[in-house]
Amino acid sequence: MYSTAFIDLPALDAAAGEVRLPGSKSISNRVLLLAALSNGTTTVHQLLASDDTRVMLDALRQIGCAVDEAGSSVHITGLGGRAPRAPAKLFLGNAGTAMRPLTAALALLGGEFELSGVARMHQRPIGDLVDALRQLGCRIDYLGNDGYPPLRIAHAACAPAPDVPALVPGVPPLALAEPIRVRGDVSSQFLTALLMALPLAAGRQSIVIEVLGELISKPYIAITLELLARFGIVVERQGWQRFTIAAGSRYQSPGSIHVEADASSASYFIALGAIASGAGGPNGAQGIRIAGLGLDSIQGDIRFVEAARAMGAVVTGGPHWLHVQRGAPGQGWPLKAIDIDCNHIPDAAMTLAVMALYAQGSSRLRNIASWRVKETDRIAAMAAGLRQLGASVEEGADFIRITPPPRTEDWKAASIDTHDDHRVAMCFALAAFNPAGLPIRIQDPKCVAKTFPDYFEALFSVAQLAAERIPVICIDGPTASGKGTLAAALARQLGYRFLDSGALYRITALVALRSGLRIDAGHEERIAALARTLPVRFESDRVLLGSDDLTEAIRSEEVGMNASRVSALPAVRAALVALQHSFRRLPGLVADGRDMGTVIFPAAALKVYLTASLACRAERRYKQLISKGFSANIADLCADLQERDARDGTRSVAPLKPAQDALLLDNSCQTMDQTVALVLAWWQEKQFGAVSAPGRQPGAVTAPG
Ligand SMILES: O=C(O)C1=C[C@@H](OP(=O)(O)O)[C@@H](O)[C@H](O)C1
Ligand SMILES: C=C(OP(=O)(O)O)C(=O)O
Repeated sequence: MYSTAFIDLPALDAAAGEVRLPGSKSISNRVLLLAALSNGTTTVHQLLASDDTRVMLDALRQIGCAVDEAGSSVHITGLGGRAPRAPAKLFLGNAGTAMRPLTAALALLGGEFELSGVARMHQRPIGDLVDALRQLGCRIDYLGNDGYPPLRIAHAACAPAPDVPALVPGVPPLALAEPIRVRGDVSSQFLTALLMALPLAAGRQSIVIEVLGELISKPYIAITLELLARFGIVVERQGWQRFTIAAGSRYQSPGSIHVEADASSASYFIALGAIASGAGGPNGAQGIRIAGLGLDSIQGDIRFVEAARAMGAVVTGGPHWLHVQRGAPGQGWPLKAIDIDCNHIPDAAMTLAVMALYAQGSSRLRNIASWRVKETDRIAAMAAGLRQLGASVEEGADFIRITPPPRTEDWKAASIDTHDDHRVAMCFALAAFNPAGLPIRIQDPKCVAKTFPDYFEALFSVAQLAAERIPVICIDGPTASGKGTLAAALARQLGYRFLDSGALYRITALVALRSGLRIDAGHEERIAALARTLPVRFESDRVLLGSDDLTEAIRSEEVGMNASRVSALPAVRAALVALQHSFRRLPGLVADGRDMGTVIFPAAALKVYLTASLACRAERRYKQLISKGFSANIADLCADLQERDARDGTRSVAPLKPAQDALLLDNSCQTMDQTVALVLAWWQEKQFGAVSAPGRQPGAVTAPG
């Protein structure tokens, strides 16, 4: 997962290959709750691992269910008629599928509970559900604003299960004789919550639920009914207005259950297939293949496929797969504008709003009032982001109309505010396929953790961009200038890959010495052969060669001196070129070394030549060595540095010198934080222009000589 403050997506060209999507959020959280209410153990396969399921699992543990996580399977041992452990304070993040159903289930199970979430959850309505539960006789109090979480459930009005006779003394029995009325026009989750919880009270009598107002998001009720059936609960449905839970209902675990891939998450990849040219993927495959989800899915968002087809996508599918390709020019590409009632696909419809950027004409998405009360006001958030990209947008209480930028030059590079809404982040990433070749910044990318923590990794695994267009920032400079620290900090803050090219020379030197090869011209070819096959990885702060962690071993002064010798051997340098190029992958690379900007990535978008006075560098190196437990002395270090500068600067191949177009940065008088901030500002300016870039620090830069 990208936990950076933002992620910059370079303009992307094409996409092809297969993605395996995480499990459905809606199915996962329903199955977890139903398993918790059942007898015995249910094994849930391919459970979604994300923020929304994490809060549900934690809550179930707190109320006394045994939860055993084993890889992608989870074993839940349900309460099966036992009272839940209480009192308990449950934190449910921003998961509507946890907050609403748990409120109903706990209100009926009995005990004292406090249910809260993130600030936005406390602005998401729950009043209609609480009203319905109060009608039944449940006692629920609002702890903040009326109609919204946080709330307190005081006690149950009925026995926890049909065969447990004890009623809470002094508490009236549930009022089950009359139909239970619940509004259905704000969120379908209120009805889902009642449908999943009321079988607890349907031991001796059937229970009728009546929906007031037009029910929205109906396909989610269909998921609820389907999963209730798998847990042995039969509900008779009359239209979308009246639901009868049969008397004698009892949750029966199916033993094990598989969770389909998430159809809402699939919408981003269906859209990707529809808008990206599908240049050959692995083995020449065309288009995007989505594994784990088929056209027969029980999730309503599978009907996003119909909307994508109407816009021009070519979608085929089987029981557990989908395949999407861009339509032929003039037929499916550019996309066709669409005017569609999206009430049945409220989540996936956000993806249509971004697809509309690639359509000819204006698209209108209607009947989406619920967008206003989800993770953020989604109509406002989508309108703002689309406008930033250059689209014209009209918005109303329950619709959005999008007209794409009229000409390629009307697109704008934008920094999208995601408002802690996973879907805003995920769908705006698709704007990276803009015809203007502009980068897109997605702020706070970790918000995707709500339902799809590795979304960006999945996107990069199929997105394609010619290697020479993948952004590279080169940080070159002499030993102990701080370039390694700077480059690593930049890579961390940008979420870019990191190449410590010096480490490649150090590793080569170490491996050569360990193989008994002296480092001199006589052994050049043999050392080069070794260098060609190094399985090097940089992970977090570690330098790995295969499974060997060489982080510490390569930092000794002795290895450093030998690395300098090895790097003077032309055949070794040539052998390491392809390896260095292989680090250039999405979303970008920060390369640290001595010839990154001059030789390895001569067309890099930003080159920084970092230096500092000899005294500064000697002192930094001294502190670095001492802190790692090596002995050192400043005078010797000064002499070593001078010797190494001379050798690096005068070697015949790729001598250390600034590239013609490098920005020179002397950081003798700067802290590392200042240096990092300055280079980040330069990078922002390169990508998004000077207007939004933080100010330069005067005097820190000199033009390359
Ligand atoms: O029941 C569910 O799993 C869901 C129902 C929908 O909410 P609304 O019914 O509030 O539209 C949907 O937006 C949400 O992501 C999941
Ligand atoms: C509306 C959403 O979530 P929730 O389940 O919290 O309602 C969503 O995932 O788009």
